[in-house]
Amino acid sequence: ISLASQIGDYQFDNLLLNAAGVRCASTDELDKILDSDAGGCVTKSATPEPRKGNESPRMKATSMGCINSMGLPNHGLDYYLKFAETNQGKSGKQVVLSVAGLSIKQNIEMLKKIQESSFAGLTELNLSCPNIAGKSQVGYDFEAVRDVLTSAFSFFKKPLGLKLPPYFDFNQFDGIAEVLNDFPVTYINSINSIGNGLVVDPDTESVVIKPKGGFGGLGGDYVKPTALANVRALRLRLKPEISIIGTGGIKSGKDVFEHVLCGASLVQIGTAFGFDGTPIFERISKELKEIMAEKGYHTLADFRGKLKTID
Ligand SMILES: CC(C)(C)CCc1c(C(=O)O)[nH]c(=O)[nH]c1=O
Repeated sequence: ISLASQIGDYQFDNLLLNAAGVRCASTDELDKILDSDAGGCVTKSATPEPRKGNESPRMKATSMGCINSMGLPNHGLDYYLKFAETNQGKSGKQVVLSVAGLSIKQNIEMLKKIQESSFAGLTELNLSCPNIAGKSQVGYDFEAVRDVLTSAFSFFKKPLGLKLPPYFDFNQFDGIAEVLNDFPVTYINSINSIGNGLVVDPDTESVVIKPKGGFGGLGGDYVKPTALANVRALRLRLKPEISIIGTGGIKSGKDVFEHVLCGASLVQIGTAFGFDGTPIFERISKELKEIMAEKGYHTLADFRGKLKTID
């Protein structure tokens, strides 16, 4: 039974990756992921310069997942670019370089630097980045997405993936797919956290994180149905050349199986990886293989995208 999968020219011996942002801000953390059963690692989304991020408490775990408003704490693009150039492709592991500028201009600046670098792996552009003041994040402003991709693909010739926020309306699924199908995007990664949730502690009668009055992105059990819906809706709408990475609510082999059924080629694990650490990759690989064996599947292609509907 094989958990291998391919995105563009990149072979992953195992479809499991960490999600950007969780236990992946330092080279020590990234090395640990590469030394685990994961098929590769994803770096914390980088900004051009290092950032401290928001004040703590900025992440809170709950019985159903977690809420965060980290504010992009990271060591800056050069730090991750150096790691990625050094480690990409070593012992068959892929390093995905995640970038999240605080403006469209910063995103273009970082993609230019990556284009000129010796990095030969996958770049993941985080579209949850802020837009011009007063407008929604880029991922929710389809004309802004079109503008970013038009200027990016005018010079960026390396494979580019896009981390998308969750969509909740069929017009949004149609709208983003219409834009993406016009560009040579290597993959899309759905979903990022569900934005601006609010967790309240009734004992203290208070919010649980400090930034943004307690509002933050949700991950974990809270988001799995939305994640599966986005993977499925985009699989049905995007041209086959665009692969899909499924992210959101994965904590077992069963959850991975569901994401692949909906069309995912790879999956990323965030919240649950934050709870369990790198042993999760071995556990989930084993659980998924057991499910595949039970059902008589040998490869992920045997069931990828084959979700049934009720006639
Ligand atoms: C929300 C942004 C700060 C604009 C991007 C970084 C990010 C963060 C973060 O660093 O706060 N948290 C998430 O759950 N997803 C993200 O994409």
